[in-house]
Amino acid sequence: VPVVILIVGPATWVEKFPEARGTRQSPVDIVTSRASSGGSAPPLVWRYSVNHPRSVVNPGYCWRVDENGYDSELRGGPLGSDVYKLQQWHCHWGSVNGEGSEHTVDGRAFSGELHLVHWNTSKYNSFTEAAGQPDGLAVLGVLLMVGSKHDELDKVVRLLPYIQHKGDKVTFSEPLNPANLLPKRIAYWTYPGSLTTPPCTESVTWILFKEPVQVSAEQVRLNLCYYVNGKNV
Ligand SMILES: NS(=O)(=O)c1ccc(-n2ccn(-c3ccc(F)cc3F)c2=O)cc1
Ligand SMILES: [Zn+2]
Repeated sequence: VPVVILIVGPATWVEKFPEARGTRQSPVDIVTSRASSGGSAPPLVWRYSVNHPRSVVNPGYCWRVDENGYDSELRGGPLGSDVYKLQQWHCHWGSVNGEGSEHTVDGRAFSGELHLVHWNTSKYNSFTEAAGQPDGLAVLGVLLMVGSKHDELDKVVRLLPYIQHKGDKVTFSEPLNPANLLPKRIAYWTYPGSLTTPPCTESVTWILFKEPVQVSAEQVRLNLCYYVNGKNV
């Protein structure tokens, strides 16, 4: 019986998204021995709005929190003199524990990875415009490992039962500070890369924190569970 192999993963993305064939595609494996030291880069600085309504959406993979245009700022580090604004943040989980992150460090994967997606408001007028420019986006990446429960993240995880299907959305106004999603030590690796999923546009300055953040096994299970139901893996 002829075996039909249906390839739906990254290997087919190049057909519809030519950017995926590019020279600065993400994610990558961070080979720590080959990373150069930060030299005299200025400190990375961020400020986020806490008390505004946010929406949690099931985009068909994992979940995404939209910042709904409220003010925020990310500047410094590798971002030159431009100021970036938080547009949305979302997560990537694996189908089994211990292999959900997109980036790997010396070949090691983590249980999940949080992405805070910012766009360059100094040079562009909208997220859509910035998303197509080489210096348009900056994404803070946070590696997630199983450990103690993450209280800030739990404000989203506890809403997942209400967005079990693609397209579902729930709005909440509980105060939440995205800065609390970041690790205590803010050492990071940075490199010019791309969106890790279609349209794979090469418009992202990646800033991946070295220190993983802990989430509980139950929080991973909940994500996997709704990730499976929501994305219908
Ligand atoms: N995982 S990640 O690299 O952080 C990542 C991967 C893909 C996206 N993404 C997918 C579609 N878009 C998008 C949505 C609206 C738009 F106007 C332009 C876009 F590129 C987007 O930003 C956003 C972030
Ligand atoms: Zn992402």
